[in-house]
Amino acid sequence: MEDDAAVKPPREPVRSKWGVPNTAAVSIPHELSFENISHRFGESVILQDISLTAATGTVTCLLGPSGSGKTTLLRIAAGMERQTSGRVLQDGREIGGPSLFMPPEKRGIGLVFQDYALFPHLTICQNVCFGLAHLKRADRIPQAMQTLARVGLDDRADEYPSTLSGGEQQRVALARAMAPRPGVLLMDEPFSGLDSRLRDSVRDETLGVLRETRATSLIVTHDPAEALKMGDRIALMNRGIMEQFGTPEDLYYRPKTLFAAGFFSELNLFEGVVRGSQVETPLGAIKADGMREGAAAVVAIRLPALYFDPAGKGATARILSRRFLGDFDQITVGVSGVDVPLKMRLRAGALESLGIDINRNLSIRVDPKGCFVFPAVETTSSALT
Ligand SMILES: Nc1ncnc2c1ncn2[C@@H]1O[C@H](COP(=O)(O)OP(=O)(O)OP(=O)(O)O)[C@@H](O)[C@H]1O
Repeated sequence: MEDDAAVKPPREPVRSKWGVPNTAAVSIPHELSFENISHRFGESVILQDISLTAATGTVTCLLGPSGSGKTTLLRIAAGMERQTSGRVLQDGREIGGPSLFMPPEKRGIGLVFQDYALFPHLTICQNVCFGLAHLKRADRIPQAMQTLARVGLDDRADEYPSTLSGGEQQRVALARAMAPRPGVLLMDEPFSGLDSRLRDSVRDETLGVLRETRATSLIVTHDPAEALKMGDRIALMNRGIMEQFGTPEDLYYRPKTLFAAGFFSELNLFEGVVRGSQVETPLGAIKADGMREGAAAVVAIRLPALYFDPAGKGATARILSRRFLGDFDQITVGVSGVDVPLKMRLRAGALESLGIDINRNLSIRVDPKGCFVFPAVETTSSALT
């Protein structure tokens, strides 16, 4: 045996699915705050009094339906749009407001757009070098290649964007944004151009890179499942207003408004009046703690919260239809005293395994954990879109 064969080779760096060595440099993350941000385009009010803080090194998702103002808020954070009033702060210092307005290139912010916005006439490496103009020429390529290795594309560095798949282009866009090691990363619907299977894996790997680099990240999405999966915090927007800001668990289990409850899952709705701290519904009384006696209320019941009660102690319901939806079945039931059929969600094949047929009468009950009561002043239509 040769002498040097006995010497242990250096350990390979741990590589992720993208071939990302977990050795890359880390950003110095910043806290990013919005303080009473309002914005108008002409006469239209687009954002109203938005305040939130994206804590250092965390991922915050800006979630909401189309037109709710998510992208505008992101553009304001980047300095690409100047808000009508309010301030943007980094680590407590104003970077966009009445006394100081830093241009985008001075904010130390990385940007990833929905369409990736890669330069088609530049190679992958040149695209990533584009954000490194502040470095000496000799330092640009090594840093670009290190970041490309992190997203598993260092072996494609000399190719042009058109030769890459959508998922690979997204990874180049991420590498370009990360290469200057920004303290804050802003991403606008970064996965929406990908098909659903690819989206899951690119999203997981992106989250891995964000965790590894610890950049404070703000991600715009209209997909509640994506926000629940990625966000340390979620800011739920609706028509320019922030409905709720909190952890994924806060928003899902403790929605403050009917809109928030309805954004994360379909609901069955009942109208009623608070009497003795509860609201009577055809499915029984639902607790309405903290609500004013006599107030008009809306009771919202998540689909999985309805279940069949073999003991027959619930409301009588007739099964009207069943739709197979993959992992679960959606069941509609008619309940006396309720005008519209109610929807339930059961494990796929649950009816067959219980020996239950369509058109059979059964007893259904409600799990209180999936029920919420809100003041009736909110409109129900916007909650269910
Ligand atoms: N430059 C502009 N001039 C006038 N109105 C604008 C401008 N940019 C955006 N808007 C309007 O502001 C509102 C909010 O738009 P914004 O793009 O911020 O919403 P969003 O929540 O990101 O929507 P989406 O998910 O569809 O991208 C929309 O009604 C939009 O038409």
